[in-house]
Amino acid sequence: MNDRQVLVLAEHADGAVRRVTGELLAAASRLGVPAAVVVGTPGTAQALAAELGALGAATVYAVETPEAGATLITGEVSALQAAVTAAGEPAAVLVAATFDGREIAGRLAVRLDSGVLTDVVGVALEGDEVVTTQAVLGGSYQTRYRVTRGVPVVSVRGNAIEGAATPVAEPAVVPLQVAADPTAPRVLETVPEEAGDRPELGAAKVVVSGGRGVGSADNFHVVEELADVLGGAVGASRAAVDSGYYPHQFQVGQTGTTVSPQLYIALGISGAIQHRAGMQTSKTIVAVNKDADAPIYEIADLGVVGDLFTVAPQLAAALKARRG
Ligand SMILES: Cc1cc2nc3c(=O)[nH]c(=O)nc-3n(C[C@H](O)[C@H](O)[C@H](O)COP(=O)(O)OP(=O)(O)OC[C@H]3O[C@@H](n4cnc5c(N)ncnc54)[C@H](O)[C@@H]3O)c2cc1C
Repeated sequence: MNDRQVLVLAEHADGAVRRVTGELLAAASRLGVPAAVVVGTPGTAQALAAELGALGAATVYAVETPEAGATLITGEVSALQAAVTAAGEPAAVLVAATFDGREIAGRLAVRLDSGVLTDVVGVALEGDEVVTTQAVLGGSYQTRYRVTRGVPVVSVRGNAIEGAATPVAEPAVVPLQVAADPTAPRVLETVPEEAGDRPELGAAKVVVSGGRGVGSADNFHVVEELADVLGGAVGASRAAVDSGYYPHQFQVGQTGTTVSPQLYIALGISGAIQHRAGMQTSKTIVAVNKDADAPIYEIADLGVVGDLFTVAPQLAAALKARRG
């Protein structure tokens, strides 16, 4: 077991730690001693310390300023850079493979002159080296990588890491001073997208996605209803997004969000390689398509050849009936 620290950028919102942070701390525990890095306004790290300890963080680095949130991305990059210095030589830095996380990972690796490993689905320690597993070329291959230089900066796909780190009763909270970067672009106003009651797409355990086969924005309620019965998130193919059926932030795939839920249901999606790239590591894939030769069936665990407007409502009704 490596006794070096492994830094995890803690994602938090509304006073609570996001689930993906627990997954990152679990991954960190396989590589060394987990340490969380919290970026926020004064008091944030102390308020989250017990929760982060329960998820396995032995140390909580606190980078706090009343200005937190006034810059996008660069605050987190500077915070992680300071934590790397404070930790001595950490075994790795882990961030979530979200839109933000990927950007942070890339920028941090440049600042540290380190290698970056993106969209990782597994981590292991081999000797003293961090080795990651990635699903590449649309998920057709699983490959293993290590960096050849510096502290590995790793972005980890949500839902990819199972298990949990050993809880720590009272993690040490270590404040870090990070000078504000006067050149960083400043945010004038932040307008969060309406999230609604559904789980966040990148972290959801169940995702129900609709493609061009859904046919219109009005028809997308069929996808939403099935997602709601399953307590899942709604996704969309790029063709559905480009056709204006569903907003862009719900696009799954190479140029959208990468998802790895327990269950992925594809309704009216052909299964192009760029779509697969964002969902192929889902644990169970169910496809509904009226074309029996659609490529999505090559990766589906269960395929239903039929009209989604018949199958999806029937499935939703059956699930509701089963729950009484
Ligand atoms: C650089 C690049 C990046 C890209 N990035 C992405 C990305 O991030 N995500 C992404 O999704 N795509 C991406 N694409 C686009 C991708 O190549 C495909 O064009 C897209 O995924 C197709 O979407 P689709 O399956 O919904 O549509 P189509 O390929 O048109 O498939 C629609 C499917 O619906 C079925 N169908 C029609 N009616 C019904 C019905 N009533 N019931 C059941 N089935 C029905 C049809 O049989 C068909 O298989 C990218 C492409 C490029 C070049």
